[in-house]
Amino acid sequence: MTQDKILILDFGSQVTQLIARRVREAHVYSELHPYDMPIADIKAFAPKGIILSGGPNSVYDSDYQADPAILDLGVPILGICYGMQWMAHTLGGTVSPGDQREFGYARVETEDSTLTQEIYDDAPNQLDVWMSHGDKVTGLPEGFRRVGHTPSCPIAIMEHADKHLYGVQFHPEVTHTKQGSALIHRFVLDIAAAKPSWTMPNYIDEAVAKIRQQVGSDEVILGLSGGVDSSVAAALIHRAIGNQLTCVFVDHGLLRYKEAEMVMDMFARNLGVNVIHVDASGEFMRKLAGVTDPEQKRKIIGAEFVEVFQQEAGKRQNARWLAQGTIYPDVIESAGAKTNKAHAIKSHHNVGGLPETLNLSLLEPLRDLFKDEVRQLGVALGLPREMVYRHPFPGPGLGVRILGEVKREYADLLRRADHIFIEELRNTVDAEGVSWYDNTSQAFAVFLPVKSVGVMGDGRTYEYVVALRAVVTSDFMTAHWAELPYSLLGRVSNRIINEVRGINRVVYDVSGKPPATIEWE
Ligand SMILES: Nc1ncnc2c1ncn2[C@@H]1O[C@H](COP(=O)(O)OP(=O)(O)OP(=O)(O)O)[C@@H](O)[C@H]1O
Ligand SMILES: O=c1[nH]c(=O)c2[nH+]cn([C@@H]3O[C@H](COP(=O)(O)O)[C@@H](O)[C@H]3O)c2[nH]1
Ligand SMILES: NC(=O)CC[C@H](N)C(=O)O
Ligand SMILES: [Mg+2]
Repeated sequence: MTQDKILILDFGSQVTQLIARRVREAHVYSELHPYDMPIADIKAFAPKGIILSGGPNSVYDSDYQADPAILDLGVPILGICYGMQWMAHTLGGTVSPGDQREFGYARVETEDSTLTQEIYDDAPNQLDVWMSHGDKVTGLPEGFRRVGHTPSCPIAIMEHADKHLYGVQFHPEVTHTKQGSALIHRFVLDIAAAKPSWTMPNYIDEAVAKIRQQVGSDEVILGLSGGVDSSVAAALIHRAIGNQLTCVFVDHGLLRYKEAEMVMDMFARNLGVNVIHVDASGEFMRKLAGVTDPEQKRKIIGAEFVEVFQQEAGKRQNARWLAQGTIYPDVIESAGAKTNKAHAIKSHHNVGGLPETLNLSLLEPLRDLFKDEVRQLGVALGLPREMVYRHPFPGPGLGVRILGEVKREYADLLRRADHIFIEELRNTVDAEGVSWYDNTSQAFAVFLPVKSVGVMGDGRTYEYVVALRAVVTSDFMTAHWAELPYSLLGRVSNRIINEVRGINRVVYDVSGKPPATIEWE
């Protein structure tokens, strides 16, 4: 790649990904690597600037040390929190444990500084920042100046303008730091002088060329779900290699209302992409019969997906590649998952874990992109906005939204209830053209296999319950339940009970994540 790049060295902060996003928002390409990336690799990467992340440790008793040689590369460096402390400590300054932790909002008074020039909002020499630290820099390394402080943090910003080394104790990458984005852009564009050439049209040209070169005249198979990631991957690969791409769309009987028609319409008929529609619902339903345990259900669905893929790939001799819609957060999270022993809450389905006998190499053209970039790419490739801005839909589909045993009858009821909910959310468009569908990150209905008593048309009913779930979240790791208007909930409830025979009660889920999760299984 010929563009200017920013390297982010990760010391283990919870918010390192946000640094990469802020840099990319300045249209500069950035990558995140572990703090101990070898210096030879750093030189080969040839960054225009380096940003050191925060981290949970204390520099004076931690193994989390980067190679000090990075400080002599002549490349501008911005250290954030632990990153600043590491720089100070390594260059002979002093870092001490504070008597109290500082967490949350703080106002930084700044002095004349190269870093903070031109980033103020209204009041000059004042920044509204978010802090999260216990240690602080109490003695500057040689050649550095203090250019910012708060009442409890004597050195909140330090700089060595000649060497282009900068440190901030606060977190400019989080949105709570009001001038944070501007500060990161100042560092990236002015100080590191990176050219802002990371744009979608440029990206498409490069990605297309790369795919053509990688694949040659081989055939590529891609699992198409109708979701955002696999759809955008399909459109991009199709742009690169046309008919050498074959998509496999698996109908497991647990898809949303008219999903299969929608996917075939869009990809096969409108975009001219080869799509094989495999109706495997019979097989999936048979395997799921009698199974009530959520983890077991997930495993059965995952294994069955692999089975279908294997059958389809086996039918084509020239198929040497399996394409996936893996995106950058997936890459970062699976790298993290290797090192931390977090509890497995749910086994997430994906097409990964395919058997070696399949003999396909992986093609993952979206693995450098964040979800919002994937969406921009989708629009730039000509996919309709309403498809690209859809809520995510899990691979196991309605299988994890029907509690306990999965039955066709339940899936049919749930599909219709879910469709009514989504339709009503989309119908609430305000003056700016924004609906409650846009204002929620994920919304769906859940089927509860319990019956309750109702009365309709003077008669007794004894039917199933549907729960509505709608959440607001930016990363799906934590989420708030959406405060949907009562009138909207009322309309949805009325329509479901009137239109879906077999359901006589609708409830709304008001649990956050944590302690609940977004899906019910
Ligand atoms: N019904 C399906 N048929 C074929 N492949 C599928 C199906 N469901 C899921 N997959 C595969 O599993 C992958 C992971 O699914 P995941 O839901 O994470 O991504 P997505 O569906 O592409 O996007 P989104 O996150 O917007 O739903 C998909 O990219 C796709 O390759
Ligand atoms: O592709 C997927 N395969 C899965 O097996 C799976 N399980 C959960 N999800 C999605 O992940 C996000 C977080 O969900 P939870 O809070 O329920 O864990 C939500 O967006 C869920 O829809 C999945 N996506
Ligand atoms: N957020 C951080 O980088 C914290 C750095 C260090 N662990 C401290 O408490 O000061
Ligand atoms: Mg999906």
